[in-house]
Amino acid sequence: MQEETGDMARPVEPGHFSTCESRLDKHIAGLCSVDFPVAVVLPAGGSGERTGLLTPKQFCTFLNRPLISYTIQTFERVPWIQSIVVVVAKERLDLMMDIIHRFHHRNVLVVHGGSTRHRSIFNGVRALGEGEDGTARVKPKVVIIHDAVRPFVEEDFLLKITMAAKEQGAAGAIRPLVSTVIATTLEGYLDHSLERTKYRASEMPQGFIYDVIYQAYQRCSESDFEFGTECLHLALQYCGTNAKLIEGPPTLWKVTYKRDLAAAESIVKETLSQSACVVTGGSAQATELANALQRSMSALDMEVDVISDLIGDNAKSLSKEWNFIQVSVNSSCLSEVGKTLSALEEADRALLHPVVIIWVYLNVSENDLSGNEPMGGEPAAMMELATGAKLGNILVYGIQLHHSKETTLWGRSVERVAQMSCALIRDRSPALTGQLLQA
Ligand SMILES: Nc1ccn([C@@H]2O[C@H](COP(=O)(O)OP(=O)(O)OP(=O)(O)O)[C@@H](O)[C@H]2O)c(=O)n1
Ligand SMILES: O=C(CO)[C@H](O)[C@H](O)COP(=O)(O)O
Repeated sequence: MQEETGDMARPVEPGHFSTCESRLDKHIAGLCSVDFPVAVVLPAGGSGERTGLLTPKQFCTFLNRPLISYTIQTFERVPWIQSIVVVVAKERLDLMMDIIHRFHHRNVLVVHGGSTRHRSIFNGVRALGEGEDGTARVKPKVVIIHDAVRPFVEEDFLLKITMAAKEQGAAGAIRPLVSTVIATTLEGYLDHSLERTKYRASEMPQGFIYDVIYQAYQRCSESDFEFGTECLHLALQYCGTNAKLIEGPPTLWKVTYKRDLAAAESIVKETLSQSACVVTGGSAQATELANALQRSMSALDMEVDVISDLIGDNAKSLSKEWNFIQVSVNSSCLSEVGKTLSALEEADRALLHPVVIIWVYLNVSENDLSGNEPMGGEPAAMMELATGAKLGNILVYGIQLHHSKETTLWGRSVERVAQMSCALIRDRSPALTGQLLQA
């Protein structure tokens, strides 16, 4: 059973966030040296027993998106990868198609998995060369195999694996061993231990010349299909192809246990929390506060841009993976937050990741020295706006601060807003949306 999304024969369209500009830039920079067809097979047909969860780990969701979608997005962003095959268990086919449609993935071919990882991978590899009815497809020169549960892999590393696979016939990622490997006796005693520096952990991605991996699978035994764990080994044993091994970054690790899902979520949150755009509305006091926030947040490792609005040239900020801080002075300016919200919704910015908007309300009124003056109907309106926004994956928080003429007090308030903003952006807690916090 195969289900296609998009036209597999056509050159791949860029993924949701990859822009034509970045593809062009890479060609100009000479980085896109891949002038042969490359495809990827993502085995996702396992049940994830070791997580102890009912849902297979590739379908577990964090930040409102299943893990498999993050992995697909990673490959969609690579302009020289022409097609993506995802292999899933028969009973998960509808779920997979739903994910593909919901997150606008394109050029993905979904194939039924097998009872073991090797059987699933072979189904994916075979589907690249022939259709369900046996009709021939244009085979890629190189096929990358990558576990669907390893969401973080950079384009430059994929390029290294792909080029080495083209040269050598096979290539794979390795990492230093974390623990020493020992052999045990049947009775559970130490038999011998391996010299750790001589061995490496085999990770993914791996790349193969298509015919090498296809023939290796055609020639390998039932026992290989049933118990084997290493594609590179099949290429060596059945095609005499010695794989080139390349040390990869630690982020190539595989989600295996439940705690790995939390680790993956925190890596995604970290990457989403690098930058923020402060929108001032143009008033002098808002701009002064925005500039002070920029200084304080930069010291907290966040890149901050200050702009007056989101129109004209400034609208470019909407397409970046930024978070937004809307500064309002005195007057009831929730409508400004509403405008930012609408602009983000229109740009479909929250399709793949939750976006944060922080409304910073600066109260400068003289008669509010206590800092306790209620803000009329604002908290209720704010909660209502945030509740609606959350449905669209946009997280709206509020921070209120009071202006002080006393420099030290004012500095401390700004510092608190900066720290709270960074924390809200990094935590992305859905439970805190709609709250108007006091700085
Ligand atoms: N019959 C199988 C078994 C595994 N896989 C895929 O191979 C990758 C790596 O395998 P592993 O981490 O072992 O996944 P599971 O088999 O799902 O996990 P577990 O061993 O804990 O059950 C995963 O993306 C998994 O979905 C597959 O496509 N088909
Ligand atoms: O990285 C590997 C291969 O080369 C592993 O063998 C692969 O990820 C399979 O995982 P598991 O052992 O969990 O089935």
